[in-house]
Amino acid sequence: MSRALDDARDETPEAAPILGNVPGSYALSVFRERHPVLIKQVREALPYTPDRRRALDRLLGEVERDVMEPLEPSAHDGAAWAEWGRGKIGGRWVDAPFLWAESYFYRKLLEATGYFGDGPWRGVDPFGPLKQAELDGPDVDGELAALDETAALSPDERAEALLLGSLWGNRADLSHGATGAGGGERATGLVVDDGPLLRALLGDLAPARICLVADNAGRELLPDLVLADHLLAHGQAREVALHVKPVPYFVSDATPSDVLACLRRLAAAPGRAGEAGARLWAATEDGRLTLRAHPFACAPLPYADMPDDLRGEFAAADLTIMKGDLNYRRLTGDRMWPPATPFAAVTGYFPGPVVALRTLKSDALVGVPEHTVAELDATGRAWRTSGTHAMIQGRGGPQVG
Ligand SMILES: O=P(O)(O)OC[C@@]1(O)O[C@H](CO)[C@@H](O)[C@@H]1O
Repeated sequence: MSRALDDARDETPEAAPILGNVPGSYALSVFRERHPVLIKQVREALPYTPDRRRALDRLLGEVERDVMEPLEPSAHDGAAWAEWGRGKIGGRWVDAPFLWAESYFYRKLLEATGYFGDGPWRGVDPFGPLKQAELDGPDVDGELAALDETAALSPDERAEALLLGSLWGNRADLSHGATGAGGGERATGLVVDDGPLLRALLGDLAPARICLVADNAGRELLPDLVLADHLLAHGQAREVALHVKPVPYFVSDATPSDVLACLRRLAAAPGRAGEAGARLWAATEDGRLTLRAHPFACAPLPYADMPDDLRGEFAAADLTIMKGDLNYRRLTGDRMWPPATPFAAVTGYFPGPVVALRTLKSDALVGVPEHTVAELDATGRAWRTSGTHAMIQGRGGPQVG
């Protein structure tokens, strides 16, 4: 790590967390608009029984009154949440750090649907119908068929196309569907393009052990899997550890069942998608593609607070690729950093090279020069939150300077 970077880190005081209590802020709109709509969508997606419907109505009341009530005393993880929520539970959703309060909302939603209960709703993914409809839908057919077009590309062009497919796949986010947000055009350029760094890392470290920290299921996970196949098939990776959420979270976040559904979808597809599916199936069977679902993946905390065993897993990888907006928020602490704050200074705690592939769907932002922010602000578009803009942003480790 360079001297300049050490200095930048020393001179980088911690910024304040992003909160929902700022009038006109994106975070406030999530609590006021998105969460009530989501509860209603979940309530209608399955024939929930009267007890579950009452619980969902109670949660809607909590959201509308803006008070965070504690979990049921019987909650299996009640002690952890009581500890994480000290000084927050009982207060307003919008006054707690955005990352924390949003996580708590999804935990409470799972409680309301009976996901952790002893009854018949135990283990039933409340977002399952939405995810299934997406996976079965015509958009996925088209996106899988489009893989055949990569046959005509040069190897470098194909590698780039698959990387960009995974990056822009992050735009497909069923939670944004809750309020119809994020439908705008894609920006042509990237807000930050550390693609050359990523290519250099993949070249220098090959065949690397890669942690791919997935984000959304379905239309994002499919291109992520295709990218993983490409890295394995072309000798850039000797192993890909795919990290997903242990339980349904943030609507469309991928769980192990979602990975299996995508593998089956790929394997059943015609053409190049099916070939990738068959290779991934075999890679799973022989341990080159592994699946991880660490409990910390659903904790309301930034990666800086990760437990030692997870830190060890990232440290043992040659490279970690972090997908999506939520992982970016957790990587950078979900704070109001001055946007020009160096990414490497904010993520210096991370044990190894890390590259984020993200479309911008919240205010978290680092490593963007002030003039770029000013130019984008001048467009008058919601470029930081609408998913129209994307970034590849990373840092190497000591071995690549
Ligand atoms: O991680 P993803 O899927 O790219 O994005 C998730 C996300 O956009 O959904 C939330 C709104 O519910 C945002 O605050 C959050 O960052």
